[in-house]
Amino acid sequence: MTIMIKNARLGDAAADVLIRDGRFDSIGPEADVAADTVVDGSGKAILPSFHNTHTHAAMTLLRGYADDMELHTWLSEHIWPFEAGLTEEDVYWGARLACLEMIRSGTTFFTDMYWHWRGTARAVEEMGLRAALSAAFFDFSDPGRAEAMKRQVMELHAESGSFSGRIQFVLGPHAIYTVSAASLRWIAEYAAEHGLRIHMHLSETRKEVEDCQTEHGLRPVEYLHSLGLLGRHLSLAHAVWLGEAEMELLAAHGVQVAHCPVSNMKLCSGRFDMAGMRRHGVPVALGTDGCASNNSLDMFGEMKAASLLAKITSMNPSLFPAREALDAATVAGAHMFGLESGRIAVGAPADCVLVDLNRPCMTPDHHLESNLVYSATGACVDTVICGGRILMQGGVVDGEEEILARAGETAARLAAAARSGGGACS
Ligand SMILES: CSC[C@H]1O[C@@H](n2cnc3c(O)ncnc32)[C@H](O)[C@@H]1O
Ligand SMILES: [Zn+2]
Repeated sequence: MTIMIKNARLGDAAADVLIRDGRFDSIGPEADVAADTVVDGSGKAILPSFHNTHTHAAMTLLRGYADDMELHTWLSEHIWPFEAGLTEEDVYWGARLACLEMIRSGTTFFTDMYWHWRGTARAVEEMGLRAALSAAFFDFSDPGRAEAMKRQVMELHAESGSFSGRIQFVLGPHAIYTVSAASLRWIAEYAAEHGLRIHMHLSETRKEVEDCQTEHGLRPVEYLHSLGLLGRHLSLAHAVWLGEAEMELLAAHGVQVAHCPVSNMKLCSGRFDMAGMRRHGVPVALGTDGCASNNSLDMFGEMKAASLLAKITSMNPSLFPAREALDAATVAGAHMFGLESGRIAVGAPADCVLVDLNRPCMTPDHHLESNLVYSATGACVDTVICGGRILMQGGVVDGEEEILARAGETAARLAAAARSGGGACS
């Protein structure tokens, strides 16, 4: 199976890009090779597709449901009561809506943490994306609940082998304030035994850090270290309230960070210290977080927000320039999950997008990277390819109408149920 992308802009030159069996086969000027499918790349730039390293896909169902408040009130008084009534089918439609939005804005890989793992996995399989899907773990320090969660993790892990290679099974302890020390230790051991990655929220708010110090006499990164969690296999979402010694610990253990600037600003969680992360050498990728706190899955918005936030918090306009933002949104996310994607190179998985250069926001064309980070939006994406399969061409994604209708109905029903008081989610 071959796809030839003719005459696309790659950096400053025009290139013909041949994809064979899901990987880039040749990249260069004027290749005269017959292909099963030919895509006209003229007037379009080819880039690696985005890797969104922290989201809760099915939270598209909660877009705009509860805005303008801080994290802990938002979660306990609004989000968790809504989620209490979710079924696997609801999560499936919410995740399909997320996949649709991600495809439309140029993302082909995402890291997820949510209830009803199977619903998200099914959506990813059908929509043709790649994902690292964390099996969510919450025990609220209840030993009975912890045992049930462990059984669920082992069951899902066994089942995950039956999904395609586009889905990676990951362990997802929610946070240090919702998962006990004993369970975090068990997760560290289970990950080591089975070679699994761990993805969790950490140091998102000042309250989380203060509570950790009061309860354990340690800052959150030190606490994870004491439980044996730090390592190359661990990625942390947010990591906003870190001290210098914590950043040093993360760097020393190869821990990577999923920076979610829009969610951190909207919930007023705190200011990410990009200068500190750079100084200590902590790898930083980007994530949108869920649609209830962003309220979008568009990685163009995340690149711009990350760059502006880095500049204003350090009062250094040269910090986190466009090139670094593009890398953080693509190849850094691929590295975080051991993928070879995130770059346009012979032999790499053919995960890429074509961006329409004939748009007002892409004109004039002084610096392509600058336009992509500071001016473009997901609406400029014309074509999306994942593993050599075309997921969108000319702005058309198969099944879009049905997804919008079904996800809309699902969200309305859940909101009505939440208003009249729902049940518990497991
Ligand atoms: C265990 S499923 C994931 C769980 O996380 C909740 N969530 C969404 N956004 C955040 C955030 O920024 N910090 C902490 N928890 C968050 C989501 O609603 C699910 O309940
Ligand atoms: Zn989150």
